[in-house]
Amino acid sequence: MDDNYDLVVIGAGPAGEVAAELAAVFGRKVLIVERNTPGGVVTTTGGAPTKALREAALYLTGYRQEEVYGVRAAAPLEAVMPTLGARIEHVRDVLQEAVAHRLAARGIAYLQGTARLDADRTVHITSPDGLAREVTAHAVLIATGSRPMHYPGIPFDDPDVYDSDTIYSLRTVPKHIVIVGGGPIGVEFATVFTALGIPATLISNSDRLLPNIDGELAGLAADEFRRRGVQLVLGAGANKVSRVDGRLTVRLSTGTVLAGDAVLFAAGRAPNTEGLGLEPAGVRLDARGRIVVDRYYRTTAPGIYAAGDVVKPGLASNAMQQGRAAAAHACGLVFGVEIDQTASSAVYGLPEVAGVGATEEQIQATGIPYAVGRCNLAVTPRGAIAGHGGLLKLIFRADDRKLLGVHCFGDIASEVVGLGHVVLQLGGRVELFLTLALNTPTYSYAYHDATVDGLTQLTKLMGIADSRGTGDAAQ
Ligand SMILES: Cc1cc2nc3c(=O)[nH]c(=O)nc-3n(C[C@H](O)[C@H](O)[C@H](O)COP(=O)(O)OP(=O)(O)OC[C@H]3O[C@@H](n4cnc5c(N)ncnc54)[C@H](O)[C@@H]3O)c2cc1C
Ligand SMILES: NC(=O)c1ccc[n+]([C@@H]2O[C@H](COP(=O)([O-])OP(=O)(O)OC[C@H]3O[C@@H](n4cnc5c(N)ncnc54)[C@H](O)[C@@H]3O)[C@@H](O)[C@H]2O)c1
Repeated sequence: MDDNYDLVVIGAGPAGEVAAELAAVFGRKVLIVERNTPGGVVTTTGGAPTKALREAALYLTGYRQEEVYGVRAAAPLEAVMPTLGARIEHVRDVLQEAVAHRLAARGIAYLQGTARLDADRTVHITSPDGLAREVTAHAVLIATGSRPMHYPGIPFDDPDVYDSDTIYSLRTVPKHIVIVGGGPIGVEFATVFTALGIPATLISNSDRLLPNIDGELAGLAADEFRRRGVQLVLGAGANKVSRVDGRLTVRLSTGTVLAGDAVLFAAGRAPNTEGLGLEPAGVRLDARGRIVVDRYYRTTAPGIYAAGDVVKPGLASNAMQQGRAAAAHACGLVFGVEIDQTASSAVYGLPEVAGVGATEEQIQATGIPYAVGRCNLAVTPRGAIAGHGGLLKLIFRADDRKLLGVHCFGDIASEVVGLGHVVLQLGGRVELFLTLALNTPTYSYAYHDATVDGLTQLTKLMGIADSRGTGDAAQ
């Protein structure tokens, strides 16, 4: 292997993989260094294993079948657990092999090892067997991701205190699990444990679940999770976890003490910057320990870029956009620098909550006149067939009906918002949905009904009483 590259990428997660791919597609000589397995957190402990667990739990326990069909074909939990584990392993293997295959197919050199920077963009790599080597590069991308945040007072060395990395090694089926953190990780695990029949208490120091999601949907989600058996404790921080008489206790800021057999701490993530030699290399961190970058994902050191969770822990989708933008700039490509600025996210609770664009609270804060169209998914043909409800909410500007935000709560909300995402990106108006002959029965058909409702709300907002425009204000 020649030791000089156009681009050396540290970390083969979503940000690193797509950056390497883009550079290779444009003929650049690329090396990717990964200390663990190709695919990053998405394949090890993140999106894919959590959603594989969720999918398998739904299938094997027949969760929510009873309310629709009156029967629930469920296997006992002890029998289900090994199958869940095997399924997660299988999904991991498939995805890690797929990433390794894509990298190899594009001619990207791959080295397993831990990388560290030196001055003049030299990268030191220590392989698992202790061998060291050095490579140089025209540009280096740091895409080392993040890890669960650990706090003082939380004994992560206790075998029954878990974070989102270690939860897969759960020793026994707990009689009751306490989950700290009302963000996506806490919500996803709390609803999956509940589906598995394991009582779960979810604690958040915020007054609402999922602070980044539209407030109306977050409220609906909280109500639904409670109805399905998740114990929610909001507005209370977990300060201390201890073992008392063999059981774990969680002390809350309100003074309440909760007991459980297992605790999952899911209260944010910290960027992986340690041991990278960032300071001597001239790469500056902010007060929260995240790498400082400009709009091209350049760090403060010439020729060194950073992208993904190491810049700000977030979503795989955003990490990939940033990785591409960084690689495009590093390779001198004039396109591809622009990244999707439309905030989009999905939380795979049971059911899912997803949104793209502005939330209603964000729009209210701007003072822009707006209208909202809603559709109850339960009365759409697809919802009636499934026996499941939910909400599609379209928010648009009153003056020109330009779409501002799309939010959904329901079975496949993460997929449903995709259509709205495209219209938002194109700057479309809400009535565009009426021009589409959307398939039915689909949940997406709800865009029609939500649009009609939204236009009806708009006429009320404008004081137009009926279709002839003879509203009170006009008289
Ligand atoms: C439980 C959970 C569920 C999630 N679910 C979703 C979801 O449903 N949808 C979504 O969009 N996002 C989800 N995320 C977030 C998503 O996983 C991250 O945003 C994404 O993985 C970030 O990608 P990345 O490439 O920046 O970093 P990572 O995926 O963390 O990859 C970084 C890689 O760098 C390697 N590395 C670190 N240091 C070094 C070093 N010194 N030398 C060599 N290699 C190194 C690591 O081993 C790792 O493989 C979830 C996260 C978690 C924890
Ligand atoms: N479906 C998805 O896209 C998905 C799924 C899982 C994780 N992720 C990503 O992974 C990252 C980490 O997720 P997360 O849920 O751990 O973090 P988060 O920062 O999104 O949420 C953590 C929550 O925990 C609360 N909290 C913090 N400390 C607490 C304490 N001591 N007691 C009680 N509550 C406390 C916070 O108020 C916050 O609401 C995020 O960037 C997230 O976007 C995404």
